[in-house]
Formats: sequence, structure tokens, C-alpha cells
Amino acid sequence: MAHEQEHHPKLQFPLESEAYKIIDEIGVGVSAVVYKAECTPMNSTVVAIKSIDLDQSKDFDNIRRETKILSLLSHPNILNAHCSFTVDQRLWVVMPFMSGGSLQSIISSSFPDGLPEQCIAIVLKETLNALSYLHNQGHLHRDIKAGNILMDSNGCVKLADFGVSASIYESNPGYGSGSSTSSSPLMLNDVTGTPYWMAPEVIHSHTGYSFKADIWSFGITALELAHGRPPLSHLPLSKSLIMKITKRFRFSDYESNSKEGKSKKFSKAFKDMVASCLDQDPAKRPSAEKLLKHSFFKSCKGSEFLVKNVLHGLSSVEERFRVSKILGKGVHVEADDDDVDGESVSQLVKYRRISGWNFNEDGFELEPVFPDESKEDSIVKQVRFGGEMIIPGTVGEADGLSNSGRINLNSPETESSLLSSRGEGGDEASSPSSWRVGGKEESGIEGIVGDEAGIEGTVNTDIMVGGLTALIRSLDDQRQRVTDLITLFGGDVTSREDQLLQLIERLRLDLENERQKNFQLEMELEFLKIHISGASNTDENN
Ligand SMILES: Nc1ncnc2c1ncn2[C@@H]1O[C@H](COP(=O)(O)OP(=O)(O)OP(=O)(O)O)[C@@H](O)[C@H]1O
Repeated sequence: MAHEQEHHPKLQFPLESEAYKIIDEIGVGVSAVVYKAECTPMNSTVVAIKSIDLDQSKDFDNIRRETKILSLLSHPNILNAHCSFTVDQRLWVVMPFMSGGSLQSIISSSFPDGLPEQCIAIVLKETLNALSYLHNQGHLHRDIKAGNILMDSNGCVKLADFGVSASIYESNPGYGSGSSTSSSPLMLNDVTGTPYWMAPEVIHSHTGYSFKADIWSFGITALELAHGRPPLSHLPLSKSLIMKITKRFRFSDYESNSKEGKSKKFSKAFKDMVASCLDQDPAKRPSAEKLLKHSFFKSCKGSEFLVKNVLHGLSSVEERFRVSKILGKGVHVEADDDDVDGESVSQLVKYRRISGWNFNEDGFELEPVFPDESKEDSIVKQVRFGGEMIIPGTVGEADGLSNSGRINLNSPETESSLLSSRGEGGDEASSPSSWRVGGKEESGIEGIVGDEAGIEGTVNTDIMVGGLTALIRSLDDQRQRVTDLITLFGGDVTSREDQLLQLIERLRLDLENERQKNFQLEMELEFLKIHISGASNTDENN
């Protein structure tokens, strides 16, 4: 009989796909599908298999890193893989099956307005245990979010998905495991993670970031668990990324909560804890170890509380996934709503600068901080994010990303910092991760030259390309979903190919009509010519 099984290091799971029987699809990630499966030779132990498309996944190094890091880690709050192997062009990572699924799947199906605070405290404390261990081992997770926190049937919480995690040791060989993590000056420079949860210093990659970036994402995850979604997730990824924001911006979902008085439901301790994680200055954010001592976690209940208050009555992870697929739920894909707080995007693009974020503890939300208004008239077309990030030339063009600044894609220091941060060379050099706008170094690829030279800043091309790629996928997804729904209600959807064929046919008929008209006109003309020449001959003869 199938049963759930916790990871046991002595168990050797088979390394061939034939040993596993896929039962159902339980999730999809960016380039992976997650299945519930049974391992037949292991007494039909239920497992989760993450099947990663190696063709689609451009970052094979990250995947290799994930499996390597996971195999070295051992902590009750970290989800270890049983084994991994390749199947054709896919990497199969076989993991213990966590029947509760991810916290993201739990909240999106059963707690759309967020979990009760006591439940949040337990989930966050268990996550912090994992994070503290991870940081003490010299690793950053870099993708902390509810989607990567999983729960099993006993209410045990585990941190998963080390696809983008990185080791400070790898990039800084001199760094010893005994060193303090909280004040470490060691930095990474490449940008990874999921944008809504990303710390400002990760987006401004050139300033470098360290363990405190995970603490920021942890704070965003706390808001996600509290409100049901992370800040700005109601904006599509591209808009969230380039922050088309004008005035003092309140997240509409949070605002509607506060209108109902719901934003007051959280304790002072909770708000204070989140506020400390969302400090603009990474140095001021507490370490994971210190956070664990915060009063918010003092009278935290145990996993049985989660079983009773979260898992009880919850449908299976596969059922939830089926429903979410039909409803198109999820923070990765949001409707491209052109209206934010009643203002159209074209109005919003007039002001695209924020200099950072303030966490409004009372309102329990993030608020943008705007730079000096007098600088607003500047001809520099930029988005300044945290005072550092500039996206060139988007002012006045609601739909485009035209370049008005000088773009140098291969600035030497960008590359060298990238290479040193990764501790690798070779192919990395050909994939620059940031643009330099109007910088002094002008070697490399240049874009359109404007007259704003001398203004420096960076924008990360990885983020932009990632965001835009996600947007294209989201549009394709949404088109497919709408098509499915129309079909479901008995409607008839003409496929894109059919539409084009119909258009071609229409154009062909139009052309045919035109030809006939032309032919007729020519005939009439001929007739007139004959008629006129006939008439003039008669005149001459007379
Ligand atoms: N070991 C597991 N047991 C049960 N469910 C799982 C397991 N691993 C993943 N899932 C489910 O599959 C979903 C997708 O997981 P996956 O790690 O591929 O993507 P993600 O973390 O949501 O997205 P991303 O690709 O951005 O990291 C999760 O949200 C979770 O519900």
C-alpha cells in the first residue's frame, strides 16, 4: 500500500525512471514540473519528483549546485532529495512527498486573505530554523517564498528548492565556517530569485548582497502568509519590476484589507518583526539567529496546531493543483491590468522613480519613498530604485522600453565582479548581467546614444529578460485559459492558425474582386477608346 515516507539516509532510491510510477501532477515551476509518484521497488513509497527541463533551463550550474548543496545539508527543516538522475533531456529530483504541498498552494486554495497569525508564527519559526542553519553553513537560499516552504501531513515545515541558492564559501574560498554571518562583508553579485520577494540590494546587483537578502525575502514571505500574496503581486511581473508607480502607493489588496479593519488584526510583535526584516539597510536587518529570539516567536505553538488549523479539511495537493490550473491562480501570473489605483499606465509613466521602500508598520505594508521632487524634471529618463537602479528611456512611452541613454552591456567591472562572485570563468563572460547607462567605460555593445551621458546606474538584464519572458508566458497561459473556459462553456474558439487562414482567404477574395473590377474598368476603357475613335473618324469623314 502507498504511504508517505520521511527521508532516510540509508535508503537507496533507484536511479532509473522505470522504478517510479507517476500518479499525478502536483505543481509547475519555471522550468520544472512536479509529480506525485510511487517508487515501486521501495514498497510503493510515495515520492515527489521534480522533473527539470535541461533544455529550457539555461542555468544548468544552478541545478547542479542545488543537488550538490542539498546532498551536503542535513536539518529537520530542510527538504533533502532522495536522489537525482537524468531522463532524456530532463533531470529528475526524487524527494519525500510533502502531502500538504507548499504554503503558497495552501494559502491560494484555502486562505486567500492569509493565515491566522499563530499559524504564521509556527511556519516562520520553522523556516527561520532552516535559514539559520543554512546561513551558519555559509549558504544563502536566495529564493525564500511561500512556494518554497512545504508542509507534510504531520504539520512539519521544510524549506525546499535550492535551485538558486549559493554558497559564500564557493565565491570566497578564504571564508571559514566559524565566521560570524551577521556582519560578514562578503558579497555576491549575480541576481537570482523571484522578483516580488527580491531584496533591493539584489536588484541593485552592483552593490553586492549577502545573507541579509534572505532576511528581506523572509519578511516579504511573512507578508505573503499574512495577506495571501506578496506586495505588488497584483501587478504583472513586468510592471512590478519597472515599478510604474506615481504617487504614494498603497497596495490595493492591502488597502481593501485596511478598509475592512483587517490590517489591524496583527500583533505589534509581528509587525515589529516584519519591519526589522524589511529595513532598506541590509546591515540593520537582524540575522536569522537573532530573529529566532524575537518576542514574536516566544509562545509559538507546535506542528499539531498546524494540523488542526491548516491541514484539517484541506484538499489533496494534486486536487488543489488541478483547481488552481483551471482558475489560473498563482502569483507568477497576474492579469495585465492597466489600471493601478485608478490611474492608467500612461499617466503612471510620467513618474517612474522611487528611491526606496519604507515598511509602514501600522498599515503593515510597504510604501515607496520618492526622491526629491525638484529632480523630477530631470531629462534623465530613469527608474531609480533604492537610489541605484536606472532603467533607460521609458518616460512618455507607456508600452515600450526604448533606450534614450547610452547602454554599455559589457562594462569591465560588471563582468569581473560577476566572474569573481561566481568564482568561475569561461562562458559566464559572454552573458553580462547588467547594463551600464551613460557610464564612462564605453567599450562593448552600445545602444542608441542620447544626450544624458555621465549618468550612472545599473539595470539588470537578467531581471528584465526574465520578467519579459515571464510576461510572454503569462500571456500565452492566459490565452490558453480563456480558450479552455470558452470551450468549457460550449463556445467555439478559432485557433490562431485558423484565424490567419480565414484572413488569407478574405484577402484572396478581396484581391480577386479588385482584379475583376480592374478588368471591368479596362474593358470599359477599351470600349470608350473604340467609341471615341469611332466617333472622331465619323467626324473626320463628315
Ligand atoms: N516534495 C514535494 N512534495 C509535495 N509537493 C511538492 C513538493 N515539491 C514541490 N511541490 C509542489 O509543487 C509546486 C511547484 O514546486 P516547484 O518547486 O517546482 O516550483 P515553485 O517553487 O512554486 O516555483 P519556482 O520554479 O519559481 O521555484 C509547489 O508549490 C508545491 O505545491
